[in-house]
Amino acid sequence: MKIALGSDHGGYELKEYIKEHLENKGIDFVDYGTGSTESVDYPEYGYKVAKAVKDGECDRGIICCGTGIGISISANKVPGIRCALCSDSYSARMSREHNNANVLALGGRVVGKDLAFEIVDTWLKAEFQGGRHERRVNKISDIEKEFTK
Ligand SMILES: O=C[C@H](O)[C@H](O)[C@H](O)COP(=O)(O)O
Repeated sequence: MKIALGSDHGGYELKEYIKEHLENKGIDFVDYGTGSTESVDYPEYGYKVAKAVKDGECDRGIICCGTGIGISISANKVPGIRCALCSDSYSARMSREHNNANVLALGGRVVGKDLAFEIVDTWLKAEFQGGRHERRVNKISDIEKEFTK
């Protein structure tokens, strides 16, 4: 599995920790920036990661900004992207099992490093359950289709 990583300055430090964490676990990733704590605009990085997942360059994405809110909203504008902003492991697992989330967003100013690692590990391990959840996820796609005609 290859992970697309991205953040703004508010999520930069957490992204770097997550990079190291993925490296230690032998998980492949591509870092789409940003590359420092210098102030940047989160939509650019949410877009880059979402596009990498959408285009199949990466299997899933993990993105961080200060709260995780702005970058998740941005990623969710890309059709086919289901980005879940999570601050706990239960939501992270559910976002995979029920919502088939293909991007995880975290707030660098919200969750600490250890909790973030727990959330990331849970999210990477969990699988979509399909069944009734597939019908609901398909209805999300239907909403997208209505506005991308
Ligand atoms: O949702 C937006 C993110 O939390 C940003 O990281 C945040 O707005 C950046 O704020 P500032 O420019 O004050 O560092």
